[in-house]
Amino acid sequence: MCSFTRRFRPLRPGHSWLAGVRWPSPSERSSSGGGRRAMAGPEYAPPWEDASVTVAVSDVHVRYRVPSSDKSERRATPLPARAANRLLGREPAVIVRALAGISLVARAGESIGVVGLNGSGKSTLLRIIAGLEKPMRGEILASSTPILLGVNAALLPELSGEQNVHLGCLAMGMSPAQAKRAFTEIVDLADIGKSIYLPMKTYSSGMSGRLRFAIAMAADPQILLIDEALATGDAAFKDRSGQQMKEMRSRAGTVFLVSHAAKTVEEECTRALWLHRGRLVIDGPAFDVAQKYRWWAWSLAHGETDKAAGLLEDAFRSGFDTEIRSPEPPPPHVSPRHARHQ
Ligand SMILES: Nc1ncnc2c1ncn2[C@@H]1O[C@H](COP(=O)(O)OP(=O)(O)OP(=O)(O)O)[C@@H](O)[C@H]1O
Repeated sequence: MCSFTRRFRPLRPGHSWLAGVRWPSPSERSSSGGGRRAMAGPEYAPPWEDASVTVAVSDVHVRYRVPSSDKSERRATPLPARAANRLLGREPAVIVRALAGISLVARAGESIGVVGLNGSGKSTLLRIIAGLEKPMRGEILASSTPILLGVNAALLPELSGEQNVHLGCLAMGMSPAQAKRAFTEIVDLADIGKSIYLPMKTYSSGMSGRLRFAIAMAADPQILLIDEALATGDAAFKDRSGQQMKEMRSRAGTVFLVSHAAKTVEEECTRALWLHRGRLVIDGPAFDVAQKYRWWAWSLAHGETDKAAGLLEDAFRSGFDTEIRSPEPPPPHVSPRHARHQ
């Protein structure tokens, strides 16, 4: 049984959370007339109890209130709301639904690609899994602290790569002695030569991506979230980082990889999620999802909007909802009446 921590509330000790992961049975699949989400092939038909689950995202919704200068939006706002905005000195705003009811379960040894158009919610999903943002509704559970490796990971541009390696290691929870020991390994993986001693603001985006990746790998995270960071590396680095990810997976880690390149997802991942306007279109084997996504994106880019709409609808229909239930805690033990001594 694996021990889970609830991201925002500690899980009750001894609570068998894994029994709460529910997938549709084959009969439900055939009778449901087509839902969406998981393309449950044989490898995605998990048992009810599965100690390999590392992340569970349950019906997560994220909305942002964003100031808007759009006059038509302003006119569409009801009068009382407009008056309240004026009174409170608030800018007129629109609500952006970044994630609209996402549920998924990730397992040890999986490398999960996340594809979708700009603004579809990919980065928001990773930030939510990393615990950097709290969802408006829904819940995220993780078996250990996920490490988010993003293009904007908090390294300090004024400091040298060497100093950032030290700070990054400490930030990931290593002791100063562990950080010192990890240094050589990080420098070897990043392979940026003497530039490690120069300020990071002088690095190319590829060099800084390599260093970020190497720092994150040094923590040997069980759950690694990568947001486009590999896109900036050259071919040699992509090979090496791909190898590192494979090794991590073989040590039973879970990788989430956001990428615009369906080909990268196909090559690097075992499974993929396709997001569209904050919704999960499909979740399944990387090759299948990447193919569907690529065909849809190609149709869209070539102005074949009707065909693209049909492909999107088909993709939505071809999966099934993942439902995650946290079981109720067992009732407090009460001795049955008849067992009491008179
Ligand atoms: N901090 C924020 N404040 C307001 N709106 C936000 C914020 N972060 C994201 N959004 C909005 O949420 C939606 C999803 O954004 P997100 O960055 O997750 O998309 P994405 O799929 O990662 O996009 P891209 O491929 O361009 O990186 C977008 O409409 C975006 O404008």
